[in-house]
Amino acid sequence: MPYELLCSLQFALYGGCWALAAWLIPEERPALLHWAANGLLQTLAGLVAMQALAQNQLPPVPCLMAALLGAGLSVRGIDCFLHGQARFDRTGLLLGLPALATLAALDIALPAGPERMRWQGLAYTVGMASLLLLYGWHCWPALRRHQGRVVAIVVLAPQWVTGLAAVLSLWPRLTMDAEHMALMREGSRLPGAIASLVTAGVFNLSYLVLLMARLLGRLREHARTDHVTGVLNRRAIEDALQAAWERHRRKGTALAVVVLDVDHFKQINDRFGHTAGDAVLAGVGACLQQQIRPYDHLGRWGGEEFLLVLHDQLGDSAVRTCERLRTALSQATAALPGGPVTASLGLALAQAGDESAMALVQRADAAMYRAKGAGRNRVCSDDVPAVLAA
Ligand SMILES: Nc1nc2c(ncn2[C@@H]2O[C@H](COP(=O)(O)OP(=O)(O)OP(=O)(O)O)[C@@H](O)[C@H]2O)c(=O)[nH]1
Repeated sequence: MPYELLCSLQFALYGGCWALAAWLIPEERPALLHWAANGLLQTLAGLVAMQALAQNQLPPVPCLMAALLGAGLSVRGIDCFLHGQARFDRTGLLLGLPALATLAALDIALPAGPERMRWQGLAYTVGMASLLLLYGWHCWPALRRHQGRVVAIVVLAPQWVTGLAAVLSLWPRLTMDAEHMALMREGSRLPGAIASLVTAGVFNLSYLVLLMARLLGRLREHARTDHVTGVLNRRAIEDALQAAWERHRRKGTALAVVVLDVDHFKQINDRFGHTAGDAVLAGVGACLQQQIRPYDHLGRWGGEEFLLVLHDQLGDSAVRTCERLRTALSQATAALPGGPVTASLGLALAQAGDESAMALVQRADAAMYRAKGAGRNRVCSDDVPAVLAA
């Protein structure tokens, strides 16, 4: 079997898999379709190249153009992946179009023969190298920001290595004599075919890593998020609490826990319906999330009850935070059904006698019930009664 046929089959397989993935994962369709299109173009280019090489000819210009276009689409797929849509992207055009135009111009300007092959081969290699190196470099900052340094390196390293190899192949191509260029025997095509098989495999596997990293991240996010309020769910806030507790025990840092319960929530459900109740809970979650610092944690403890884990907060600053949350909540929910919504808050500060994180939560819960008993819409705490009284 000619080597080029093997390469084409491999590209067809990748293209088909990406097309199937585009159908199965609509959220990532723009990127996946780009990678599928690359597979298709490379397959066609490979098949045409195979025919030309069988007649001791170099691949014709449309074939080189298809391969270049495919490489451009493949990198542009990363851009779509990062931005969630296909957007106008000047960089790819600026890098790809000159190479395509040069290939076409050489076809017209030079007579068929070894010199034309040489210069077209050079234009193709320069185009491919710049697409892989510069376009890849263009994607680096966003890729690193979205997926982290390791995934960015895994995805872009194969492109840079291939681009660099293309640059290094420029000199031998420039100096190769006509006789050598015309010698396209089966044996001399094996290294090229192996390089193509390996690079295509590495490229496509690196895209698969990218896709898996995103899908896994999304799954992890779903597993940690309460879908009604958008804040951490019970399991995730328990984990955050435990981690904060261990840090407190190890380093002796201050730790405050707040149990916040929405007042008369049943009445909102009864008057406006369960869906409106859900919207109010979502509004409460969003408001609280906005009020806390990025390294504090907020989760839904159950029903209309939320738990907050506040790091490094001593008595008076924790009380100030609770008061700020209480005030912000009634302001932010003024326009919601049954608004303004108020809440009762129980605050507990980690102390030497506490045996576990749950003991802390129990004290905060008890304080919250005292706030309910005292008329609701207030903050209570056994740990800072003097500050609260003031
Ligand atoms: N819409 C909605 N309601 C919920 C959800 N989870 C719990 N609830 C409702 O929350 C209400 C809680 O009512 P209660 O425990 O009596 O508390 P309350 O009416 O807020 O009264 P106080 O806490 O004493 O101020 C119940 O009607 C639950 O059905 C939810 O996810 N969505």
